[in-house]
Amino acid sequence: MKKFNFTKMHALGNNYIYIDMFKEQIEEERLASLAVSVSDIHKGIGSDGMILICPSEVAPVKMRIFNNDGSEGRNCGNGLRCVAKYAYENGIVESEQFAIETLSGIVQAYVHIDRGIVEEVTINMGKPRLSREQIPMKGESAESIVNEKATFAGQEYNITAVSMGNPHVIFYIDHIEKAPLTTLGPIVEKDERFPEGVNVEFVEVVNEKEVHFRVWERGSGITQACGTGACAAVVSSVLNDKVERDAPVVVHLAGGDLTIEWKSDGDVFMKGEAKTVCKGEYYY
Ligand SMILES: N[C@H](CCC[C@H](N)C(=O)O)C(=O)O
Repeated sequence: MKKFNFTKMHALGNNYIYIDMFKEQIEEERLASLAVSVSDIHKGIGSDGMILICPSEVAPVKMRIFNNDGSEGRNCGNGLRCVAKYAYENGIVESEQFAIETLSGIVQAYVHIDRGIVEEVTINMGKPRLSREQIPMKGESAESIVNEKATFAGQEYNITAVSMGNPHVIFYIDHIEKAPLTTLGPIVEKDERFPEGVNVEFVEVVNEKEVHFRVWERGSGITQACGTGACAAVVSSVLNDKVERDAPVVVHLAGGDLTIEWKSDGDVFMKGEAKTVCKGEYYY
């Protein structure tokens, strides 16, 4: 019987099982199935997925994220804030500002400390990727997908697609409580126009500094929050002239609020909480 130590953490309710790979060793071929089993609420620990906190050759720490279906994501905003908290509180880093490597590039983290505990983290998520090829999304035109007509399940919608290193498609609706998460979410997630799948977001614009947001995540389904999705939603809303650029926008997610700002230099900043739930041993 093998075992590893884990830390369960969440950010606005988007919770993952974190494994410190500076201390643990797990075979690469076991990772996808482990992500499924640790996430199982009945036979495992219960989470939206699994995140590895790894050594890196290009940064003090590297994040790898696995959804609860075992698929590996290329970025995770809520995960980054929790990795930053863990790295600072466990002595992997000593500075309050440091780089984190992800599969989609290197980001900068800034931990906000209160009596030795990291309560909030700001991440410079870098620049959104907007070309069709970068999303990726199949289609004729090469340029960005902004307010483009697209039909899903026989109904026509206007969509905007944004990558934050992982793919997102945004639908605007009038009442967030009516977001068709379980009906439209899984259909769009697996639509063949998105060769790598896609995270599906629904946004209700309150005003130029505030939006409501719900998400059906690629590989995990409905979650309480999606950090990269919130960034994509603000970028999309700027591109659609619904919110201000170079100004903090409050995104109200099911699990709480994130403050997102798409600066004129191109970088997207995300600020929000990161929390430790518990620690334990997992046997497999
Ligand atoms: N489901 C996402 C990964 C998790 C992203 C989300 N939890 C976040 O906070 O950004 C994907 O497959 O691209």
